[in-house]
Amino acid sequence: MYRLLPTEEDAREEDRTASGSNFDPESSTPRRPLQSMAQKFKSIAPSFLYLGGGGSNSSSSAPSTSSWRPWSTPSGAKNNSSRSRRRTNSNTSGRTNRTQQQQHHNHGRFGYQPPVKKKVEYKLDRLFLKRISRLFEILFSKQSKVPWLYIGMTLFCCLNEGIFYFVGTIPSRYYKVLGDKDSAAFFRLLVVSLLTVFLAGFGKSVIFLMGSLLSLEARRSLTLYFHRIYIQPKLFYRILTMHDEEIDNPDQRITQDIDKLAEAMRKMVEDLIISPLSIAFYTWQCWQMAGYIGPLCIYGYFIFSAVTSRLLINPIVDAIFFKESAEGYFRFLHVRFRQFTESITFSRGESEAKTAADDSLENLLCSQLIVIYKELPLKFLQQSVSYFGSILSYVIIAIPIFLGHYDGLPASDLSAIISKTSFVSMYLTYQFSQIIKCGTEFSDLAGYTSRLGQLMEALDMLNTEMENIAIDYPHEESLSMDSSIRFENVTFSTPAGEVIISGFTHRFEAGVNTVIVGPNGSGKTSILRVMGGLWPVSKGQVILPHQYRKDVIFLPQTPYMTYGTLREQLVYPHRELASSITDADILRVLKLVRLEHLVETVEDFDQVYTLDWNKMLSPGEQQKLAFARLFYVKPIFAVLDESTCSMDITSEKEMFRQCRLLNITCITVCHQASLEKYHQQRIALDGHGGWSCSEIASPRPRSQSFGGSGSGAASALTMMADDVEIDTLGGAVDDSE
Ligand SMILES: Nc1ncnc2c1ncn2[C@@H]1O[C@H](COP(=O)(O)OP(=O)(O)OP(=O)(O)O)[C@@H](O)[C@H]1O
Repeated sequence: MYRLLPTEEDAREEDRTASGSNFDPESSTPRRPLQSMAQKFKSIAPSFLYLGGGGSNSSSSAPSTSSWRPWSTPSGAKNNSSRSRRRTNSNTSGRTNRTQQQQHHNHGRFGYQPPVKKKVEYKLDRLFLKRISRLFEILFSKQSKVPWLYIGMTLFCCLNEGIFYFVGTIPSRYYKVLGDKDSAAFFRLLVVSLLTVFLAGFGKSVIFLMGSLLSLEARRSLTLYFHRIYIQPKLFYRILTMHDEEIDNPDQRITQDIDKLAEAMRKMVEDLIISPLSIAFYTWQCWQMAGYIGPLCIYGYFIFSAVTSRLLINPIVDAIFFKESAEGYFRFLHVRFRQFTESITFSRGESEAKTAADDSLENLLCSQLIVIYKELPLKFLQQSVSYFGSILSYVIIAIPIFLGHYDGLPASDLSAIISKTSFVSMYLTYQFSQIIKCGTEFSDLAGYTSRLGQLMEALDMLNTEMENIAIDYPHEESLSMDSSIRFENVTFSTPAGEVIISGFTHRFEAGVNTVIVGPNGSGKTSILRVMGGLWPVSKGQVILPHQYRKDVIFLPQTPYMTYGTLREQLVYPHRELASSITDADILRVLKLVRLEHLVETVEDFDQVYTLDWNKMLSPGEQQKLAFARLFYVKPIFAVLDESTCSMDITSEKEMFRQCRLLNITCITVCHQASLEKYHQQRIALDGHGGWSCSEIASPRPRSQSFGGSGSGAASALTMMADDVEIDTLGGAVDDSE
């Protein structure tokens, strides 16, 4: 069976071991370690140190759980020549260490928690600049519409700023006309001001629209980029199976963090897009009206606020990073509940699930609380800056008034000047306070940038690593011209570097069905992983048929059910073939796997089935559907990893019979001895790195029929299938049963 994600399941398991004391032996319900929010608050202190302080305290003492080492270097091979020794190692020191780490991190809590992270601080530094400039490169690439929207928005903002200046000076005009008791001028001003206010409102909404489009476009560009570098053959598998501890929830980073980053960016752009222009203009205006003292006061105040807010932002970036991480785990947990709802219900695990979900929520709330606490001083600063700005504007105009610069002016003119100066200096302060206010958005942006940058770096690293693997241990390059799969002196290890099998040599011939057997964990599926190129080999060579993508098809125990129509389901993963598969083909393959009833269920082969196919089909039916895909493609080899384990015996027999009829050679991993009768060869793994190959005695000698490769063997198969062999097979089944 394919075994993925060694971490979170293990972490759960170890977590349970570590926090066994939280179980009340008398009751089936685990005791909640944190019963109430009040208790939770008491426990914030240690969590705060870990989460918020960038691990400055607790993380530094928590050793990293990272077990990643370049797969291409067979370090494990050097360290662990014997499989039994490997088991001892992993069962003692390795396991104890991880348990201690989990205990350390979870403070003895029960439930699902993010894995321990090594000490990393996320702040505004060179690395941040490198990461954000990489994101900007993507956003401002030729294919993206972001630059055009940005330019459009800048133009609109400039236009709107002109209108806004007029709106801002309207009060001073009213002071003047009202002071002069000029009714005609008053009505003219009324009409003009109403029109201007309407225009300013319209301009603001257009800017909002363009900002939203900019955010959508930024999300599109970044997500497409990440899809391109993330959903790649094998790399996708690698990052999800190998990097869970270092790169938590890559899915969340792509689906949510990019969106939030785009939104933070929109807010910042909206607020700051023409700030430099406005600041220059209002500085000049302020200078005109209040002399150099006005801009000097405002600039001094801004420098003070900017420096203080810079100091306050750094810890927030870190906290945001961990909050997003906790958010990802919380969501992931719920996704898993949905995925395993039936298993949970059968094993009456609702109470455990609830506790795990509650604890994960507590963890998330705790990290949110930390963000709130850390944002508090920044909020205080921002509010003070904006309130003080209004007072500062009067201080600025008071200076020239008290110095007598405006002595002798009529009262109406003086009121107009006070109003206009206060608007100008207030607006200048407002521009600066906007920059300070953007600090919160900026800290969000920096947090998301760290998460996305980290993912990009991990993907880069994996890419390089896989290129190295391809160079050092050619896999796909060694394509043979005949129809066989050859393992030549192959040694391979787990991603953790533990050797599973060394010096494995075997030739899987077309026409010779081979069964791979052995105890759990002996490496049966691993042979298939190596065959499929999911795992690299550390020594030797795997030689595949020339058109191996077409000629070798893998059927896992749990096939992937894509969303969509039945037609698409059958041609998966080749969506482009959906238009070429005819209704007759669909009916034919469905009949072969005894799934004709699906025709009535879906009504139409092109109707998108809204229910999840996983829910609609039983596990056995899902496996049959996978065989239907196989029978449509008719490859030379079908690599079956317990692919019939959920089927009834008759269906299982029928699947192997059809494979034989269609000249598909089966390489089968299984536990049931009953399946051996469909095969001619057995590879037995002993669970200690050893293996042996033997012929399977059949009721009638027929191995010579399958000995050759290519068309000779194929026609022999067809002949047998057409006459005696079906009966023979049936007889064999009956005999053995
Ligand atoms: N992603 C992984 N990371 C580290 N070790 C792994 C990983 N996947 C499998 N292993 C280890 O590799 C060994 C062989 O696993 P494999 O899945 O090939 O066993 P198997 O013989 O197919 O077992 P089963 O009969 O239970 O399906 C096991 O000890 C397993 O713990």
